[in-house]
Amino acid sequence: MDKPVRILVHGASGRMGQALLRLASGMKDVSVVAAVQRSVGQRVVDGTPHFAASELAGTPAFDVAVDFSLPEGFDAVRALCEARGAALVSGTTGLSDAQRAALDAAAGRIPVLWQANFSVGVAVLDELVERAATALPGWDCDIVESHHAHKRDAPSGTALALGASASRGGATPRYASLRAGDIVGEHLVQFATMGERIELVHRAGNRDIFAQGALQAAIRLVRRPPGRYGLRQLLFD
Ligand SMILES: NC(=O)C1=CN([C@@H]2O[C@H](COP(=O)(O)OP(=O)(O)OC[C@H]3O[C@@H](n4cnc5c(N)ncnc54)[C@H](OP(=O)(O)O)[C@@H]3O)[C@@H](O)[C@H]2O)C=CC1
Ligand SMILES: O=C(O)C1=N[C@H](C(=O)O)C[C@H](O)C1
Repeated sequence: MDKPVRILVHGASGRMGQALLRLASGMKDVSVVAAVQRSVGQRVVDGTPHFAASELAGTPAFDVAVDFSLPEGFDAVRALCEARGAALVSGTTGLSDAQRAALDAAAGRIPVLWQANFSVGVAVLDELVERAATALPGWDCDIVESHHAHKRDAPSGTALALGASASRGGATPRYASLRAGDIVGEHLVQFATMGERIELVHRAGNRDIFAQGALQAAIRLVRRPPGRYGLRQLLFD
């Protein structure tokens, strides 16, 4: 059997980070060698070494970083992956144009996967939205996203990605965002004209769907040469 893929989890104390650590602990083909968050309490939790963001340079060797943090933490983990020649899987949303350009540049040196949404269902929804927009010229296109009250960025990364797909199909999407309670993530794409309406909806029931997608993608990404990859390409091609 191949050695387990060595993973650095960045944003380990967060909602996504906790799901990643829990799922990874039950997988034989991955080993979390470092868990990084902004500030660290316990140094070792369930056998996994924890590091503060300021200690990134002192983390052990890893094959791939899986980053679900915040835009202010993103540059450091991207730079670390480039310096170490490690792959980068990131789901952090709200990145600036400069951060997106830096990701493109990094892909010249390391394998990179950034995805606004790691669920398989949203990947399919994305394709449906482009097809619907292409087939429905002149229809109004509205994207409504709902998330938990703690989410900072709006519109969500997923809404913007769905909007880009709608635009490729010729639509001009409008966005609305709701922040309420503990909603994991819901995206509604509505196409409307006089007398009729189509609604395409995805509802996330838990965060494991994102964490599972990110971990499976990470296992596959480490075998690839430097470049920019997509979730569907890694999971299904
Ligand atoms: N692509 C996808 O499928 C998904 C993407 N997301 C995105 O993932 C990101 C994280 O979401 P969520 O887990 O809910 O967020 P949380 O706020 O729960 O967690 C954020 C994590 O990032 C850490 N962090 C914050 N600032 C820094 C920094 N400067 N350096 C290093 N680490 C830092 C926090 O550490 P500390 O606790 O010490 O502050 C914490 O561990 C968001 O951008 C969200 O939109 C979320 C779900 C799915
Ligand atoms: O912050 C979240 O929670 C989520 N963020 C992602 C986004 O911005 O689209 C993905 C998912 O909807 C959950």
